[in-house]
Amino acid sequence: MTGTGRLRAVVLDIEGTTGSLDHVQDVLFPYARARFASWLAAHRGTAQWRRILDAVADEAGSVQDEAGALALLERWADADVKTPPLKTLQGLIWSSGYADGQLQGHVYADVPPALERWKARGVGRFVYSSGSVAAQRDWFGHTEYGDLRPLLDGYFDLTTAGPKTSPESYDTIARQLGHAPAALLFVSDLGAELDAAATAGWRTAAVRRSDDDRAPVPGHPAVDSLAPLL
Ligand SMILES: CSCCC(=O)C(=O)COP(=O)(O)O
Ligand SMILES: [Mg+2]
Repeated sequence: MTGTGRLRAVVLDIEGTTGSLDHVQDVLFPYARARFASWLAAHRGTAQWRRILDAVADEAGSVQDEAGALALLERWADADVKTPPLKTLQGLIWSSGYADGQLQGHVYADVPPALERWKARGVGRFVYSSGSVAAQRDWFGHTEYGDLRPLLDGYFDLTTAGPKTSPESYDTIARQLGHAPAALLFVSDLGAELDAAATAGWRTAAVRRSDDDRAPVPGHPAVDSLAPLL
């Protein structure tokens, strides 16, 4: 972590940072992908269904019927495109899985104590993920350590902050939090996200978990858990 002066808030990524990359890729994503068609059919004509089709049309630049929307959503899922309609639909599908106990949010063991420590020190605790805010809340609400939402102050996603690789998204979050960028720490596993945060003047920490064999992220202070932070 670089920077001096009082740290006001920590903003955490999910996949590859607070939770396992493999769990998101091998459990969550396939769970949703297998249910796109049945979800659209079961919700046909509802306000939620309309919002998904409208969001797909916005993203695609052309009106889509349900079959066209389904094809695009499946294509985006297969390419792991971080696009709002896909993220919204995944979150809606996961919510049933959490509710009936089929899904659990994977959180590394060092996360709850880090959140407790920062809370005790008066440091704000926020999440910024490509997953929808609803999906983030479900993830942290259903972990093996219990409901961690009381330890979190707020959530940002693609629709509320913008793309994670754009410096402007970090400007938006800093404005919403009411703190100078240099008083904020972004923690993520992806270099492009950390570069964007650093360009916006934030402190950064690059996470590479011991069960994650991707190359380390260059150019940012490196940690393998949240324990060394603060
Ligand atoms: C529980 S949120 C699911 C995470 C997700 O959908 C995703 O695309 C991962 O993005 P992140 O920004 O958390 O790396
Ligand atoms: Mg990530």
